[in-house]
Amino acid sequence: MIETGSLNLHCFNLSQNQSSSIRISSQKCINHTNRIYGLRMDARPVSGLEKRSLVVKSFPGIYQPLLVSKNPFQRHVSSSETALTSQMQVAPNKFIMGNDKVGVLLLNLGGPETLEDVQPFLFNLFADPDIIRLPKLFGFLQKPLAQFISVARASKSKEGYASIGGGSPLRQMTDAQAEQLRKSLIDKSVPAHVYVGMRYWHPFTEEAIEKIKNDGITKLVVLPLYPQFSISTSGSSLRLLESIFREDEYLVNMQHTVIPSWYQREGYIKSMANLIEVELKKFQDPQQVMIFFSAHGVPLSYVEEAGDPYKAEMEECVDFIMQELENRKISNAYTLAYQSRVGPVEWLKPYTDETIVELGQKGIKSLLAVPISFVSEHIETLEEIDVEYKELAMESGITEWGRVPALGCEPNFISDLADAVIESLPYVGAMAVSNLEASQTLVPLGSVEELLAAYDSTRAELPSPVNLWVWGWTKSAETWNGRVAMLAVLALLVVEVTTGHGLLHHWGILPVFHR
Ligand SMILES: C=CC1=C(C)c2cc3[nH]c(cc4nc(cc5[nH]c(cc1n2)c(C)c5CCC(=O)O)C(CCC(=O)O)=C4C)c(C)c3C=C
Ligand SMILES: [Fe+2]
Repeated sequence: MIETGSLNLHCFNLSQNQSSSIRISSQKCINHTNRIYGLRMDARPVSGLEKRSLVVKSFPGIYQPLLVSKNPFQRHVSSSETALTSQMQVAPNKFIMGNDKVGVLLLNLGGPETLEDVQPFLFNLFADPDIIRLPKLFGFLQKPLAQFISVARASKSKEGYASIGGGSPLRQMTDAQAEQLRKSLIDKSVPAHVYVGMRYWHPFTEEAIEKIKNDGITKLVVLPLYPQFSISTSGSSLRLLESIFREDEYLVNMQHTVIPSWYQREGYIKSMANLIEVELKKFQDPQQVMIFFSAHGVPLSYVEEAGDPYKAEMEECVDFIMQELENRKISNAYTLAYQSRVGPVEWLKPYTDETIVELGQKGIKSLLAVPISFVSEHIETLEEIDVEYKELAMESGITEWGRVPALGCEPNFISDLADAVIESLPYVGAMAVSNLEASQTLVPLGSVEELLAAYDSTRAELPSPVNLWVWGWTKSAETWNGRVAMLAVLALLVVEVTTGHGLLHHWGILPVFHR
């Protein structure tokens, strides 16, 4: 059941010394136990803040950290929130008791470290139902399909990884971020253990969880390293985490909180603006450079059918960064496009490659590419942007090309992540009471499933984002080949399941049943 309502609020924008009215509309989400589990509020300006929207998310427990996150657009907070915020600023570790052991779990994608890792890494990725979502009835096909697609794609992916030195830099970079975050937390008087849990490669989330248990962590802050939330990234990692928590007595009793997205934090926005400012200065005529935000895409159906907030968060993030640059008197032209699509389905548009060509045709001469959906260098910055898109830009008439580096361990950024962790501490375990009331919820402390349900309630069936067959010459041929391949895999499976013999049993994908 969803209840909606709206109210007008008077707001003060500190960065522009300007006040204005905003209309807040809210959606109260009540689950089958009649327990309020989420209050989603979208605030739109009534006057004053042109082109601006302020999204305020207010959910009990896991969502509450966002209430106190620093927005470029400050808002008046209720007296209880004000009290909480100021308490935290004065004495952040007031929320850590004597025998508490604080842990921070950084969630990330993971990447192959060697060329041998590429196919099994791809298998893990495609075996994820949040990447390829099969109809429930065909769930048993997930692993055989993942095997099939990963083998088919491995050689192309290997070429990419070979060209960036034989593997992904993600593990190294994420480990370095974890270490810097640990140090920054110590500097802010919050000693904490920081763990890295990857979704598709080592160190797997399960490995991080084992360490968390061995270290006896009592309070855990879960921080996905994706600034914007997508069902396919943070959502997938959180869903996995929830399934691990559900089955483990230690974890069920460990207080925790999740920061689902943090693209709106002032520290992150300012760090991105700093990087852009530095790179712009390297151009001959900085004012003439078009700032080209390039985000990793998702299939359109994620946004339109499953309600993924990714696109909205991305657009708002770009707006915040541009606003920050305008405050610094930098008013370059800018655009946002989406890269890295795979397979025959439609992804978020405009596509980065097509946009580059169009900009060239329009006579744009200088482009500064800004990777925006990820905070580490990875194959899609080092190969796709630096090599493929640069080449395309040059062929399209663009003469000057630059690229903003990923944030990595940039000190202001790391310091802001540490602040995000500290600001979330008062909410660690905040769901305890309400969750105990709703004993049927899957995770007693925190409520990841409910977070996902708020975006992706029906877990809508989505078309596969990838080719199921690799012999296509045209898009429609690929689609048909895909369908034929699907049927072939099905037939293979039927034979295997009925006879108990075949390749999938041989690979260990299907269990051998002894009669
Ligand atoms: C916010 C970032 C990302 C989103 C959203 C995302 C969605 C998404 N990705 C695929 C398929 C592939 N992704 C691959 C690599 C990869 N993806 C991201 C980030 C997002 N993905 C990163 C950072 C990386 C690189 C990791 C590294 O090793 O450096 C790959 C493998 C590489 C390749 O073969 O091209 C695939 C495949 C889908 C289908 C999807 C949304 C449904
Ligand atoms: Fe991806």
